[in-house]
Amino acid sequence: MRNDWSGQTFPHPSGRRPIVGDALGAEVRAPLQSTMRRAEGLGPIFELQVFDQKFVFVTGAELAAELADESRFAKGLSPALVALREFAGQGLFTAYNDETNWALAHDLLRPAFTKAAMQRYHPVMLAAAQELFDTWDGREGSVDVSADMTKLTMETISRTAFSTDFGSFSRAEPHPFIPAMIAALKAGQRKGSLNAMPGAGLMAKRIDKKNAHHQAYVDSLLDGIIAERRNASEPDDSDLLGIMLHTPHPETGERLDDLNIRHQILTFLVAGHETTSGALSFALYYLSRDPAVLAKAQAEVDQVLGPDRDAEPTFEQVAKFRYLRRVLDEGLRLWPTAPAFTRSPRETTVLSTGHTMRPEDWAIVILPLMHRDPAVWGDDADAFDPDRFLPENSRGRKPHSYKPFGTGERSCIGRQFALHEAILVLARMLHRYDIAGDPAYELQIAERLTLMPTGFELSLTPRTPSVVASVDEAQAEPSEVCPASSIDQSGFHATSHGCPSGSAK
Ligand code: HEM
Repeated sequence: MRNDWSGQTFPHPSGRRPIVGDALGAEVRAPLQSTMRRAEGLGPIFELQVFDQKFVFVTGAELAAELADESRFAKGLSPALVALREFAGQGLFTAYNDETNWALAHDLLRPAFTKAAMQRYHPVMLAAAQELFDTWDGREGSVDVSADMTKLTMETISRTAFSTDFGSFSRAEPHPFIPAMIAALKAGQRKGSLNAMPGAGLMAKRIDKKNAHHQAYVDSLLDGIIAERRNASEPDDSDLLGIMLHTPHPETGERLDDLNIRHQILTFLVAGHETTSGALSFALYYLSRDPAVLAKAQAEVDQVLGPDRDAEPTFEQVAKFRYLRRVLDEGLRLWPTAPAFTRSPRETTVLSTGHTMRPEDWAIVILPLMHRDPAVWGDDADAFDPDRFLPENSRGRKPHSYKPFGTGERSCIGRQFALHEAILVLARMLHRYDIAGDPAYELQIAERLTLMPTGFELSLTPRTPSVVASVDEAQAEPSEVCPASSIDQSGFHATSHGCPSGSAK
């Protein structure tokens, strides 16, 4: 955690003070966005000193690509992730690379993200989306996009991960598990951010005391679900929980213990909902800001789904929404909803900048800055343009310059799940409704572990079949089929032009 880089220093913002270091310029509610502003003019690598804790940040695409080299570097755990271990233990996201539970869970859970598994989740995703549309259809006025997308993605992950319905669309108040989970998560995060401050131990004890009942409720609810499923007469391995309970490791025969299964469920709930909800919300924000982009997206969904606004896409059709995929990719370029990851070297090494980095040192890659490096994305890097991801524009782009799902063996296991869900929801939504945002709205971004637009509302007008039918089909791009050789291991179309290039990993 000390991360002293053998005493080497890096550029830092002006105004550093004794004892507190650079802490005064940080915004507690928006640490990432304030760090992004403070990074200006500091070059591809810089530091912030917060009391005793040194943070080193990488923003340049070339240096980030160097850190993506798996032969030299691996995932590191920043103080925020170490703090999260209080909550998610050795779950996939927060495990150290050498913890045996990581490799075991990774091997066991890979089958839960294959094409065959995703085909099972497809109807669950459709059903959750339909429930959301039913609530919208019975309501007047505008909708709070991030709040509704969060309900939707939470339902989808809880139903697919452990077949539990939180009733998000029928309850006036969220299921008590959800605020308890968020409170427990926040408590862990607060303890993590206090870590470097004098008196942190005492404050951590107070936080623990205040949070104990939330943590106990979350633990007991999940342990109850695990016990019930373990004792069921018919073993059911159709969801993630079933796979974890009933599938031994194919080579060693090992299984996950119940504590680790609880940690994995929490990990999937946390990692699997706000990230996708934010990605959907940013995509909808950009769609609502640009009539030409919106028209093109609606032309595409109309072409694939036809005039019936109730039509649901088949599993195979989801891969045909190429333009929607580019919209999503471009939203995740500007605002990657899991906005940073940490890298450490496997052995002491010298970076291309000349700095020596030892295995105990770590650097945090700030994705929204790396994704706007003009050397890769041009002088208009801040502008939203889905056509950046057209095949002809992606070809030749430097490898490792687009990393919204992380990098290497610790990259996102739920990537295809998230993309399938998000594209399916966007397609159905744009096919069913005309969307209009408030032109006076200025993008505000809330930070938890993830990024999410806040205060962003949309008015939804049902589209009638005649409106759908009258959209100029000429605007839609023809749907193509990828050559079999370009389909990745899991059988998915992995890029916005539908045919995997393999450059994302
Ligand atoms: C748009 C949505 C998503 C984004 C942007 C995203 C992003 C990421 C990133 C950047 C990482 C790497 C973190 C690191 O290196 O520290 C990661 C890891 C992970 N994600 Fe996602 N994610 C998304 C959706 C999901 C979903 C839907 C699930 C589950 C169904 C999921 C489960 C995980 C897990 C378990 C890991 C840890 C993998 C490991 O270390 O083995 N994510 N994600």
